[in-house]
Amino acid sequence: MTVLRDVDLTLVAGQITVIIGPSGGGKSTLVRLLNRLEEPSSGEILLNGRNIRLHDPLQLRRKVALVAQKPFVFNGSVLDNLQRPFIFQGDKPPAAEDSRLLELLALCQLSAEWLQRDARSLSVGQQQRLCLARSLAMGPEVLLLDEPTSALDRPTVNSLASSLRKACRKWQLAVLLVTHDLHLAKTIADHLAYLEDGCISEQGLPDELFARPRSNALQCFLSEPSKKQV
Ligand SMILES: Nc1ncnc2c1ncn2[C@@H]1O[C@H](COP(=O)(O)OP(=O)(O)OP(=O)(O)O)[C@@H](O)[C@H]1O
Repeated sequence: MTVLRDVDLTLVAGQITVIIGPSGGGKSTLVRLLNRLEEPSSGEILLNGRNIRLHDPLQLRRKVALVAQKPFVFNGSVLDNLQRPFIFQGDKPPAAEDSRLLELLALCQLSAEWLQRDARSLSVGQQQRLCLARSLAMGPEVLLLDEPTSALDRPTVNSLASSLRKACRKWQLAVLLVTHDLHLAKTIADHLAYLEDGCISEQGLPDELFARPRSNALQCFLSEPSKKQV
């Protein structure tokens, strides 16, 4: 079964690319292809000009980090969770006072007072920000986010979005965000792409796509009342 075809997309360092589109269109499959959780049957995916097939999947996933829809936290404290990427990379884990750790906490709006708390006792929104901080601790070049805000209320979405924007600019990350939240898409995207039925049929500046969708399909998608209002 062909899920994606004719997909031509470039992620740029320091920019957030957002993918929107109907359910079943292939958004998650596209994300999974980018860090080799799936393999393409044809076509090429390049990281800095080099085919990702030439990268070991585990090494690749340090450079291309994924934050999934459902936050996944490891057993143990918030600090344990944040130390994991360092241990995984063979580095000395940072202590609670380490400036790298404190910077990550501040960026992801996590309180340093929570470091000794059981990570599973955090709210979903806090766990989502912890997952973002843990992914950032890997020092990725590309950050993939597959509907990370679907379970969150508007203030929490706004705070995650602000963390994401700061991290993207500060560390020159190439970010790919999949969302059904059109308000988020419009406010956070530097580049917006509409993926339907396995094809990216329209892409460009968010204001242009929202103001002048070329196809009826995108026009209908943007105006559907069930979507979060812009
Ligand atoms: N492991 C799989 N095996 C077979 N078909 C799959 C598999 N994963 C996804 N598909 C199919 O690929 C298509 C795209 O699915 P995908 O999950 O990528 O869509 P999506 O745009 O992310 O949807 P949603 O917005 O509902 O999460 C669907 O038709 C789905 O049934």
